[in-house]
Amino acid sequence: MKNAVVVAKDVVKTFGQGDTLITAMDHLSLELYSSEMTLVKGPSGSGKSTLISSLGGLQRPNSGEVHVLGEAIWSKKEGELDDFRAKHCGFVFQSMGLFASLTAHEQIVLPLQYMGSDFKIASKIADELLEEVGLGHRRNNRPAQMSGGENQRVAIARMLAKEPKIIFADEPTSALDSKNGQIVADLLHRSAKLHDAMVLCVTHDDRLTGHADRILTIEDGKIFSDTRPAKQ
Ligand SMILES: Nc1ncnc2c1ncn2[C@@H]1O[C@H](COP(=O)(O)OP(=O)(O)OP(=O)(O)O)[C@@H](O)[C@H]1O
Repeated sequence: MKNAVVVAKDVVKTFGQGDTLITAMDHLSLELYSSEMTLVKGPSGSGKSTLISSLGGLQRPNSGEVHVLGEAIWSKKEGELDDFRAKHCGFVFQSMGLFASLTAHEQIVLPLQYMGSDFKIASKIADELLEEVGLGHRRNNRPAQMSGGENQRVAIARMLAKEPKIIFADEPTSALDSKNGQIVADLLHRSAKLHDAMVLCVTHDDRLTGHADRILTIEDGKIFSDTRPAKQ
């Protein structure tokens, strides 16, 4: 078995206190591997989003350890954690905050330039990624000129541009129609396989099940089941 790229050990996250105490993650331990797309399922309020935010360095757990690419992320100082996340982690959320004034091409080029890329190289990467997500013909369109599904694909292309080895997605297809939902599911799966990424994806969407290497179900902040569906 390969080494795990994300390791959570005995992680606890609570909200509130006394009568209103909620245990969103209850001594949860987990190992996640590169080149795999793992789905997280479970009832509303079971702790799925909290899992992503604790493993992704967005929300500090009360106790336990989280190692990402061998580094104990919650032992880092805030600025270091921000840098680590920016360098290695990609996030896909339902609303992705594209800039209204930028074209699809610019949405990808500008962050790459900000991270130090030369314009010509950034522009070539942006064009290749827009092709990969099926939007080469939309490179000069702004968000208002595209559908929700197309904008979601631009956001995924932007996320993939920095070649993250760790990708967290929270309900990435829930607002999409069937065709766009399939495209996004396929893109996340391909990112795991082609770019050797670890993809952890929270979803209620059964369309994603066929793309999964592994399926976790969470109940009451604990892992209830952990299965690997047989490949067709
Ligand atoms: N910031 C917060 N403050 C207080 N309680 C919170 C907060 N965030 C989450 N919770 C609570 O923690 C529990 C787990 O929430 P979480 O969002 O992780 O669940 P989920 O499985 O992602 O739910 P859903 O499927 O509805 O998105 C819930 O009971 C929720 O109400």
